[in-house]
Parts: sequence; C-alpha cells; structure tokens
Amino acid sequence: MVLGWEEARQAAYDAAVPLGPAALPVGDALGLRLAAPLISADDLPRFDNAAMDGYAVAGPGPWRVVGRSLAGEPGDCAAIGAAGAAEAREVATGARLPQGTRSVLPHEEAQRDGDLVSGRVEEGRHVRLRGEEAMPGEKLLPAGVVVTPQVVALAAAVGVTELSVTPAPRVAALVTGDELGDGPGQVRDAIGPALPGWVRWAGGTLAGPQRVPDGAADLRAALMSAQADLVVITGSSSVGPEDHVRPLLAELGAQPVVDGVACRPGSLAGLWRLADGRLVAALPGNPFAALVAFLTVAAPTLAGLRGEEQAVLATVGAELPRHRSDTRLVPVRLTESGPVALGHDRSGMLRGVAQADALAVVPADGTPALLQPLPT
Ligand SMILES: Nc1nc2c(c(=O)[nH]1)N[C@H]1C(S)=C(S)[C@@H](COP(=O)(O)OP(=O)(O)OC[C@H]3O[C@@H](n4cnc5c(N)ncnc54)[C@H](O)[C@@H]3O)O[C@H]1N2
Ligand code: MOO
Repeated sequence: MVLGWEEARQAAYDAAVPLGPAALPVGDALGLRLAAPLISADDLPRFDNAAMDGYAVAGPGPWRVVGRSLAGEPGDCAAIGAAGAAEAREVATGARLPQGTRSVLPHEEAQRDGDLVSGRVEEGRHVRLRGEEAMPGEKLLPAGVVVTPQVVALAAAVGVTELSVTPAPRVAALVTGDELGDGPGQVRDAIGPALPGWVRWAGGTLAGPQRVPDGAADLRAALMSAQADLVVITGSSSVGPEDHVRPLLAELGAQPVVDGVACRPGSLAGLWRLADGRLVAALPGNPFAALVAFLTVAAPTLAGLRGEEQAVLATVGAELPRHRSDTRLVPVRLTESGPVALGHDRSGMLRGVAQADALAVVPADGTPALLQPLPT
C-alpha cells in the first residue's frame, strides 16, 4: 500500500491509539499532558501568614509587642488583640499569623520604641489568607494541559505528589547492518546515534538503540522481545538478500498501515501493526532517507500515541527542486525571500539536512510545498 507523503503521514497518525493514563511522580511528568485535572490536595497558603517581614497588629496603634514568629514554626501562636487590646507580634514573611491580626506593618514603615511599635496600617494589608489561591478539592488545571516546570511548582505547592498524565510512548530501536562499524570497508553508524534525539524530539522515550545482526532469525527475536509501543527498525527495508523487514512482517501477519511512500528519499518507509498491538516502523538504511521516514511515519505515530493533535504544516510557494513523479523532501534554509535549497540531499547524504532549518515537502505537480520542521 504505497501512499502519497501526506496520506502516509495521516495514516500513521490515525493508526496510533492514544495511550491510557499513568500516574507518575510529579517530577517525571514534565513535558507530558495531564490526563485528568489537577486537583488541589491542600489549602494554598496552608495557613494565614505574613507577606512581609514586620509586625502583625491588632487593635488601634501604637501596639505593644508581645512576641515573635518565624516561618516554619509548627502550631498556632498566641492570639493578639483579645478584648480590643492594641498588640503586635513580630513576624517574618511566611510566618503563621496570630489570630486577631488586622494587618501586617512592614519593618520599613514601623517605628519601634522599646516594647511599643507604631505606624500607619491599611486594613488587611500584607496578609496572605489560608486557601486564598487554592482550596482542597479545587480544580486548578484541566486535563490536556502540558506539565511545565510551573505546573510542577503548583502541584508541589498544593501537596500533589503524583500526576495522571498521558505517558511518553516507549520506543525500541533495532539498528540492522553487519557492515556498520569504523573498521576497513565498514560504514559508520549515523542513524543509531541520531535516534535518541529524534525520538525525544517526537515525544517518545527510547530504550537502546539495539544493534541487531543481519539475519531473519536475529531480527525476529529482537522484534519479538522489544517491549515498546513503537518499534523502529533501521535498514533491511529493501529487496536485497539481507533485507528482512518486509518478509518478516508478512510472515508475522502484521497489518500494513503504510507500505512504501511516493516520496524521495524515504520511499521504503513503512508502518505495520502487530497482532499484539505494537506498531513497527521501517526506516531505510540510507541516513537522510531514515530521517524522512522517521518524520513521515514514526513522528506522527508518536503524536497519536501521546494523544496530541497532528502538527499542521505551513505551506510555502517557492521554486524548489522537484521529482518527476514523487514528492521530494529538500533540506532548506529559511530566508526573508523564502526557502533556499541547500543541496546534499540524496538518500545517503547528511550535510544538507545538518544545516537546514526545515525540509520543504515539494509535490511533483508544482503545487505549493509544505514545511516540515526538523528535530532539534
Ligand atoms: N534493488 C533495489 N535496491 C534498492 C532499492 C530498491 O528499491 N531496489 N531502494 C534503495 C533505497 S531507496 C534505499 S533508501 C535503500 C534502503 O536500503 P535498506 O533499508 O535495505 O538498508 P541497507 O541496505 O542496510 O542500507 C542501505 C545503505 O544505507 C547504509 N546504512 C545502513 N544503515 C546505516 C546506518 N545505521 N548508518 C549509516 N548508514 C547506514 C548502508 O551501508 C547502505 O549504504 O536501498 C536502495 N536499494
Ligand atoms: O527509501 Mo530510499 O529513501 O527512497 O532513498
């Protein structure tokens, strides 16, 4: 089932069923989306406290200073202002306020004379009331919000230690090719070192990558034991004697979602669903083709598994190199006068894409190109 480039991208996205929610420690949820609203577990602030270093005062001034409270002291301190007494308690910012506090007089505005203090206060000034920002059971953020460091801070402040999030999809990467190495006649592995960055950029977590010797039995064993939502196989996607991906998936009865894409490079990209629900992406061994295939089938799959919207790509009208029948993916630099092709864009090349701002997705028929962002 060879699809057009946009069709393949959409089919990959549609094939992914969003992962169910997981409860993660707040710090591990960074970058993920809340699967359930953030509900406050406590009051914020937890008790009435001072917003300034100064004096908690009760009754009309001047006030008699009756003690001092620092932040972090457990338990209530003695009330002030009982029966209309003009009393003050020295307080640090964040310290629990004594019952009866009218307002807090900051040190800078206070005149101290022995055990008396005086100054002008405004009713309720510099007082932070228990629960004024959040109360237990209050919904603070809706499901769908991305967990930023600020969300982590809010969750921590209201006593939430675990968040229900849509987890990052697990990716396993099987890198094939007995020719890979840096000895004589060998080819240096360019894809394995790039995969952790590609996967992280696309929102997955990668275990590995794992090198797999050429041979159907080894690939089969590695595929069967890969614990992942998406298994990415690099190389072995073509029709040579050591190209086992497609025959193996056929033998396993995997359901094809994308089996080849009418684009250059990346024509051998594919995506299949195994009977156990795992998805398998084929990335051709040529490194630029592998990146194109990753962007065409693997990244949309990861977006779908994360329950994200499929990214909408901008269109751009420009004279860019075209292929006679297939969509062409061209590394471009974005300039004020439009995208400029950088060359070095054959299937096994990397210099173009290494200096590109984006890939222009150029249809064969001369209609406007799309701009595919690149992993950063
Ligand atoms: N008879 C045909 N031959 C080829 C076809 C075809 O349709 N018919 N398609 C060509 C296209 S297009 C591509 S792309 C490649 C895909 O090949 P495979 O996915 O089977 O990968 P290999 O044969 O293992 O390697 C191809 C090429 O890439 C180099 N390679 C492999 N892995 C890596 C890596 N991790 N890092 C760097 N380079 C890698 C490998 O040495 C080969 O040069 O097939 C064409 N042939
Ligand atoms: O799969 Mo190949 O990428 O068309 O160069």
